[in-house]
Amino acid sequence: MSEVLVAQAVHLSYGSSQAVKGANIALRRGEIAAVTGPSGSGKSSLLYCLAGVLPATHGEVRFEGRVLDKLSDDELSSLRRDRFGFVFQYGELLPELTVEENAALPLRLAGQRKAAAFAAARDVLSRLGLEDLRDRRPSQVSGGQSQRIAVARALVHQPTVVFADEPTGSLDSVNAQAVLDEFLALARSQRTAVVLVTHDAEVAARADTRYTMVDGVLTLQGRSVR
Ligand SMILES: Nc1ncnc2c1ncn2[C@@H]1O[C@H](COP(=O)(O)OP(=O)(O)OP(=O)(O)O)[C@@H](O)[C@H]1O
Repeated sequence: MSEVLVAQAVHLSYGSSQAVKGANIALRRGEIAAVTGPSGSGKSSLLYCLAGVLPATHGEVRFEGRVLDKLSDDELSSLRRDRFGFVFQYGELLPELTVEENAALPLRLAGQRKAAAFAAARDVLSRLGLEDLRDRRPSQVSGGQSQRIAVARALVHQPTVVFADEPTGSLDSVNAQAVLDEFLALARSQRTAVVLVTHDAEVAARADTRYTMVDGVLTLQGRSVR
């Protein structure tokens, strides 16, 4: 399998405080990688570097061979919009848009016509069992449904990598398990790689590759053969 995202000796400092200390990752196409670790250990900071949201203080992140920090702002924005997807702990849906409009957003931002973008959004919503909700606003759906809509939005444009920061952290354990299963099954079916930050060892156990982060230091714990 080819590597799509490679981090080499990535450090991230906030002033004099070092949040990430020399992280190495090689993420292959379609691979699900989990990063677990205590609060404040640097997991989100690592995710921001991998996704090109924050530049590494030292070291480099390459996506399909291109060093993120060498891209122009426009190139980086296009890459994040077209090739990456994001899921956060609290969905972060846009309240004024319908469920369908939220799910279609990455395609609309990439310039796709309304009919095609909405058709793709409906397809991914229906794969997550949400087709009946498509005309509702985010305030009219449950927490679990909100996270599924966020998953739909992260995957609708078939990105190469989805970055997920505690994507089920706001849900009760039964809901969290169901949403995670659906998210990972959909990602696997379209060969989207996932970097999954989580506190939860059970969540991490579903990944192909497991890393731990302690005090800014990332360590590979294990790989499952699938
Ligand atoms: N913008 C910032 N400015 C200064 N320090 C920061 C900033 N963001 C995070 N930190 C610090 O960097 C360290 C790592 O934080 P980070 O959010 O990456 O950890 P985390 O493992 O994701 O934590 P949690 O699981 O609680 O979300 C912490 O000590 C945190 O206080």
